[in-house]
Amino acid sequence: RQSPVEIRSEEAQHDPALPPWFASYDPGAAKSILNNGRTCRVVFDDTFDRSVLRGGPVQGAYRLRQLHFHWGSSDDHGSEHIIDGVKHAAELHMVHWNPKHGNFAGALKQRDGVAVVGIFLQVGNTPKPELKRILEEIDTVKTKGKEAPFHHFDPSILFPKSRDYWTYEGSFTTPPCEECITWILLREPIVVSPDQMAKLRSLSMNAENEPFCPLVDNWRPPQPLKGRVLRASFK
Ligand SMILES: COc1cccc(N2C=Cc3cc(S(N)(=O)=O)sc3S2(=O)=O)c1
Ligand SMILES: [Zn+2]
Repeated sequence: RQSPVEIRSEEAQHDPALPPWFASYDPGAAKSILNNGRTCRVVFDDTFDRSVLRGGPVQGAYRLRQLHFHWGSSDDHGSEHIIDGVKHAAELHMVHWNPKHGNFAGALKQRDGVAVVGIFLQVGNTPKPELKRILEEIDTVKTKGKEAPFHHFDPSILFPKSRDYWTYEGSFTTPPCEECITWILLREPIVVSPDQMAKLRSLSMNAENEPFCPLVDNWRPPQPLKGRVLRASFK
C-alpha cells in the first residue's frame, strides 16, 4: 500500500457516503519552520487536541503535527501524486495523527494512524496571497539544520475554495514508508507564483559550511495501486 500513486479521475469511485472533512486549527499551535535537508517543514504543538482534522474518510480527531512541501527543479513537475497524467509544480502535505494510538510513533504502526491532506500547487501569475508568509519565511532556513520560530499561523488559510477530495489508503512517501496513511487529496489546486517556486528551489540540501547542493526534486515516483480503490467525494 505504497504512496504516491497516479490518480485516474475516471477510475475513482464516487462514494456518496463520504462526509465532508473539517480542520479546526489553533494559530497558536504553530511553533517553527525548519529545513531538514529534504524538505521545508512547519511544525505544530501536537501535545493535545489543539489543531485537528475531522470527518472525511477518518473517524475521530487527528492532530496536526507538521506540514511540508515537495517540488521539482522546474515548473513542469514536482508533485508526488499525478492527476490524469498532470504533474503539478509542487505538493503541500499536512500531516495529522490519530491520538487513540497514544503518540506519533505508535500511530505509525496502525493503518488508521495518520491522515495527510495533500494540496497541489500550480504555477500562475495570481498566487494565493496566503502562501506569501510561509514562502517568505523560507529565507530564514536556507540550509540544512536551520530552524526558526514560526508563530501565529493557521494553515487552513492555504486550503482552496472547494473541499472536494480523493482518498485512498497509502504510506509515507519517504523512508521508512510506513503503510499507515489515509490520504485526502484536494481536487482544486492553489496557485503559486514563479518567484515563489524559485524561493522553494533556493533551499539547500547542504548545511551552511558545505558545498551548495540545491534542494529540488524531493518527490517519490508513483507506486502501483495493487487493486486499491480510489474514492472521490464528488461526482
Ligand atoms: C518517527 O519519525 C518519523 C516516522 C515516519 C515519518 C516521519 N516523517 C518524516 C517523513 C515524512 C514523510 C511524509 S509524507 N510525504 O508521506 O507526507 S510525513 C513525514 S514525517 O511524519 O514528518 C517521521
Ligand atoms: Zn510529503
